[in-house]
Parts: sequence; C-alpha cells; structure tokens
Amino acid sequence: MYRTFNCNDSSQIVKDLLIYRLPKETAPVIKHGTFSILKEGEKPSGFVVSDFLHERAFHFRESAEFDPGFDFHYGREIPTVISRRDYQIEAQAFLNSFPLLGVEKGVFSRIKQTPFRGDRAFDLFHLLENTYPHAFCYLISSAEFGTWIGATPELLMNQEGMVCKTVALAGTHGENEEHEWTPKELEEHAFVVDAIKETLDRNECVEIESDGPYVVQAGPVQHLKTDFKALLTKPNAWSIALDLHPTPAVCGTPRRNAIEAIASREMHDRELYTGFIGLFEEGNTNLFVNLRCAQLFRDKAFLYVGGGFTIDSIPDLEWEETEHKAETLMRVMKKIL
Ligand SMILES: C=C(O[C@@H]1C=C(C(=O)O)C=C[C@H]1O)C(=O)O
Repeated sequence: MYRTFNCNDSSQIVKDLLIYRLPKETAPVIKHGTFSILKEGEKPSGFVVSDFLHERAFHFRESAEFDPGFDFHYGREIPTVISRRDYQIEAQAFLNSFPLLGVEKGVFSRIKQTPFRGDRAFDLFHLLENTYPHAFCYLISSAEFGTWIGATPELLMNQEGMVCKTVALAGTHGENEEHEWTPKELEEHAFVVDAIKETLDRNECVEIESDGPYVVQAGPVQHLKTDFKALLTKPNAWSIALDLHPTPAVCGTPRRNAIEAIASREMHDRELYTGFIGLFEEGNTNLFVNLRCAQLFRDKAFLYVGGGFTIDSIPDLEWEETEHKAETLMRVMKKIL
C-alpha cells in the first residue's frame, strides 16, 4: 500500500509551501510555489521529494509573488495507527515471513498519532531546526500530499562536482543505553554497508572509500554510521541516487523480497516516509532519507517510525526503538502544545 495521496484542494488555496534548512546551515530557505509530479524518466532540477518506492515524486517551482491567503493543505485520509499489541502481532508475522520470502533484513514501520495544532507548523519547524543543527529539517505543504515536517539525520547523497558522499545509518540505541552493540545490530548495519558498496561499484564510481562504523547521536537515539566517499566517472548522480534508494536501512535486503514482506504486513501507506527529499542538481546535490517525520493535520500529527528486523529481532524491543525514534519530534512538539 503506497499509492494514495488524498488531499483537499480547496479553491482559495493556490500556493504550496517549501521550507528547508540544510545540516549545519543557519538560515532556512522559505519559498512559495508549486509542487508538481516528476514525470517518469525526468531528472529534477532543484527541490525534489519522492515516496518510498519512487512511484510518485514531486519537484518544486517557485512563484514570484507571495500568496497572502496561504493556508496549510491537510490530507483527507487519516493514516492507519496500530496499537502496541497489533504491532507485536504484525511484526511477528513480518518476521515469520522472512524464510518464506528469502528476506535477510526487513524494515517494519508504524504510525504514531499525537494531538498537535497544524497551524503551529512554523513554530515546530523553527524549534526543530534549533534543536537539531546536524539534521536536514523541512516543512512542506501541497495539495498533492498534505503537510509534512521532519528532521532527518540520514544523508542519501551529497555530490559536489565529481565527489559523491553517502552514509550507512543503521543500528539504534536509546540515548542513555550504554550496552555494547550486539552482533545482530552490527549485522543490520553491515547489510547497508554492503548494499552501498555494490551500488557505487555498479554505477562505475571509483576510489570508493568508507569510514566506520562509528556511533553518532541523533537527538534521542544513537546510531551506527559508516561514511562513504567516491568519485563519479560520468554525470550519473541521479541514477546513483535512484539506485541507492531505498537502502536496506529503510527497506531491507534483498530489496525486492523485503518490499514484498513490507507490502504484505505493514498496515499503512508509507507515503513520503522513507522516501527521499532535498536538492538535486547535477554536480551539486543534497538528498536525504525522509525519516523522523510527521504528516500534520488540523488538530493532530501522525509520526512515521520504523526499524530494521533480522531473524533474531524481538518485536517488543523494536516497538521500544520506534518509541525512541518518535521522541525526535515528540519532545519538540510537547514544547508547543
Ligand atoms: C526507519 C527508521 O530509521 C532507520 C533505521 C534504523 C535502524 O533500524 O536502526 C536506523 C536509522 C535509519 O536508517 C526510522 O527512523 O523510522
């Protein structure tokens, strides 16, 4: 279930909104304009946002004049939220499907609902960008997909000239967990490292270097991270981004098998969650994986959170992990309620 983007298209609302702040930059970029569908085979130029399986992607065109009547667009369809009990049942069934479907790692996600006033989205964005200077923070609103906000720690691809960078970010502890990283967590991470290496190789990158894994703090959680750097041999950054995505950090491995397991067991449409978002320009690209994000409605927010499963995973511990990840937005939202 990935395809429905049901939103209002109230006639007085004519403009879409784009706000983003790149990691470590101080000033956000704010634009009014229009998000429109990126046609199949079309390369974007500028801001782009894609869903999980790149079935729908949108690029942004700025309008010269500001629309004083701007209001946020809200989705019409309420996302499916599951209880802890149902999560356990579904996550166990997801895990049980691994041998049958030939899945080695799969990422299972859920949606958490919380009260929130959608019209406080600007305040939430400003708090997020102040709280998480190393994250890519954004707020987007369009009749195409409603209103989304996020502060993601995960780079999909940075490209400057012929130098391309990406990361493997997988394996999670709560901020105060001090135990060693388990073989299961190291394995989960290694799947992502291997997939990235293969992708860079396949796309004729050279001088591929990696550094990691090491531990990084991302708000309320710690992750294992490996940095990658490589040289492109031709202007194929967009193909590389599409080939990297979705990595086993948000999907699983082998990719097709994991997609099948996710499609058969997740109760909701992922929509823009675990898609990618950011700026694409051949030679100057900054794309991020859309995590630690929420879809905002008039009086509530739906937070999308997930985690990697391997055969040894325990669903209840994975639920805890999604609770920790949800805190990235929850603890900031609480300041505005
Ligand atoms: C899927 C999410 O995060 C991803 C999964 C991780 C994991 O399984 O350890 C860690 C970082 C992200 O790549 C999420 O935040 O929803």
